[in-house]
Amino acid sequence: MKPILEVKNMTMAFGGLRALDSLDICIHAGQIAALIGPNGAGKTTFFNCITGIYKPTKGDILIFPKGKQERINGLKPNIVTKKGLARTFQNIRLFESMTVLENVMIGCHPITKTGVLGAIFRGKATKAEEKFIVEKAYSILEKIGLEMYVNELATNLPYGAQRRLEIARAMATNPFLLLLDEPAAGMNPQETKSLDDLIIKLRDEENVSILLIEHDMKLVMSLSDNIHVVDYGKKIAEGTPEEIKSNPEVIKAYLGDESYNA
Ligand SMILES: Nc1ncnc2c1ncn2[C@@H]1O[C@H](COP(=O)(O)OP(=O)(O)OP(=O)(O)O)[C@@H](O)[C@H]1O
Repeated sequence: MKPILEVKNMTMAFGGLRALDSLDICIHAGQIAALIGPNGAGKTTFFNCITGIYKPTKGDILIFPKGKQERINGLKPNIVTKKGLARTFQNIRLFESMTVLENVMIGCHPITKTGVLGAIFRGKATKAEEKFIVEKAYSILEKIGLEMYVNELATNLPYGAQRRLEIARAMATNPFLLLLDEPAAGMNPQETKSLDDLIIKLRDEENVSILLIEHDMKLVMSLSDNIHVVDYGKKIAEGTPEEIKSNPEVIKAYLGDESYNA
């Protein structure tokens, strides 16, 4: 299996608190992987470090575009996105007063070429690019099953559809790795089931690998090829759902508490 993201020995300290402590995590091409652990274990901090929001105190973040290793520590979030890592957030962050289509078109921004002058003078190249972006955004909405909302304001969408729209916007950046921070949070069982189907479809049809942070253990166990478990910023286990479910240390630190609902 080929690695697409390799994080080595990563530490993130906030003053005296080590939110991440010498963490090693490797994601392989075509994998659906999960990062789980109790509240405050460091999961979102991990996403913030690899997407350039935080600069890790220590460690290496490596990606492998076209098989060649590249270190992405310290790059700005927009550059990390351009390099193929896209994410969604724990709390929905949509442009509420824009339409569904516009939200996805904005996601296309990192892959556009025409600049400010192009936008002012609206030459041939700009118009062609605009057409391309509208078509691309629409086709993503179709794949994600949101095309019926295309001209609706994002704020008017049902909750589950808003969460899917965030995924659509992330997909507009052509990622090789999609990072989903609690995508099922607040969803009803029907919305969670269709999220499960969507994640598998994206992996199988869109050539994207997935890393998700999630507290819904039923979803995690049914979706994941590989699970990484963190506690107090340290990795305490890694393995298949079956291995993780029966790991005594994981049961003690996390699965034993009431949030476990698999
Ligand atoms: N910017 C920050 N400054 C100081 N401390 C922070 C900062 N961001 C996170 N922390 C701390 O780092 C630790 C890890 O937080 P993080 O949000 O990464 O946990 P988490 O595993 O994502 O939790 P949850 O499951 O509740 O979302 C917590 O103790 C948190 O308070």
